[in-house]
Amino acid sequence: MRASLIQIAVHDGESVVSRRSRVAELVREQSGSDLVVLPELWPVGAFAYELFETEAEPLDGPTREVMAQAARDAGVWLHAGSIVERAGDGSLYNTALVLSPEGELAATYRKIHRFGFDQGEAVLMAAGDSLTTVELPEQTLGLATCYDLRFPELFRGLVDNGATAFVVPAGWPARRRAHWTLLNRARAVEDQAYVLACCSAGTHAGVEQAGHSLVVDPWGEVLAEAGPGEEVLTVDLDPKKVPETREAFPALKDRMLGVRRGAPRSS
Ligand SMILES: O=C(O)CCC(=O)C(=O)O
Repeated sequence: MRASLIQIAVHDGESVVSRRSRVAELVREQSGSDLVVLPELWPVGAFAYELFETEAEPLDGPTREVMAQAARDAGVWLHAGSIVERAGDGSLYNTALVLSPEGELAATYRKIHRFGFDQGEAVLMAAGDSLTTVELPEQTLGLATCYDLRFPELFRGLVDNGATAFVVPAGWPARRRAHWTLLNRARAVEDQAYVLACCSAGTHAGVEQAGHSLVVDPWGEVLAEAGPGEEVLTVDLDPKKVPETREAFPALKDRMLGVRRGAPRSS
C-alpha cells in the first residue's frame, strides 16, 4: 500500500474556501497512491478557536463534498483529516472523515481526548466516545487524533479491534515537537503497528505548527519524516510487516492487564 501524507501549511491569511480548493488539488496530485492522509482541522486551523462556531459544518458539509470529489478524481482512499462537525443537537466535535475511492463516507471518528485543559477545544467541543477502525485492502486503519497520542490505552483498544496501522492527523504545536516524534514512535513500538502521523505546518492563531509528519514502521523505525514546511511524504507499507513483527517478537501475547481475551491481535 502506498500512502501519501500531505503536510498542509495552515496560515491565517488564507480563507477556508481557498484552502479547501488548494488542498483538493494537492489530493488529486496523489493519484498513484492508495491512501492519502491530511492533518487535523486543516480547513480552520486547530487553534483558530474563534472560527469553530462560524465554520462548523455537518458531516455532509462543504469539506466532505470537496474532498469526496478529490478522492474520486484521484481514485484514492482519503483520510481527510478532521473538521469542526456540528452535530444534530448543535454540539461541536473534532471529527475525522475517511472517504473511499468512490467518494463514499467509509468512516468517521470523533476525537475522544480534547486538548486545552480549561480552554479552547476542551471547552468548545464535545468528546467522542467510540473507537473507529477501517478495513482497507492491505491494512486495518485505527483512527486517533493529535492529543489522543498521549493516551496509549486508546491505541491498545484499536489493536484489540484489529488495527495494523494507526492514522494520526494533528495540529501539534512546534514547541512540543520532541513529544510528537517520541510518542508516535512509542505507539508504533508498543503496539507493533505502522503509524502514519500527519501534522500541519505554518503558523495560525499565533501557534507555530510542528510539521515533521512521519511514518513509523512496527519496529519503531522512522521510514520517512517531513521538514517544517508544506510537504508531501510518500511511503510504501508492506502488508507482511505487522504480522511478521508480532510473530517474531510476540510481546502483545504477554499482556497481563486489561486483556480482551479472544480479540484479534494480529492480522
Ligand atoms: O498534546 C499536545 O502537546 C498537543 C495536542 C494538540 O495540540 C491537539 O490535540 O490539538
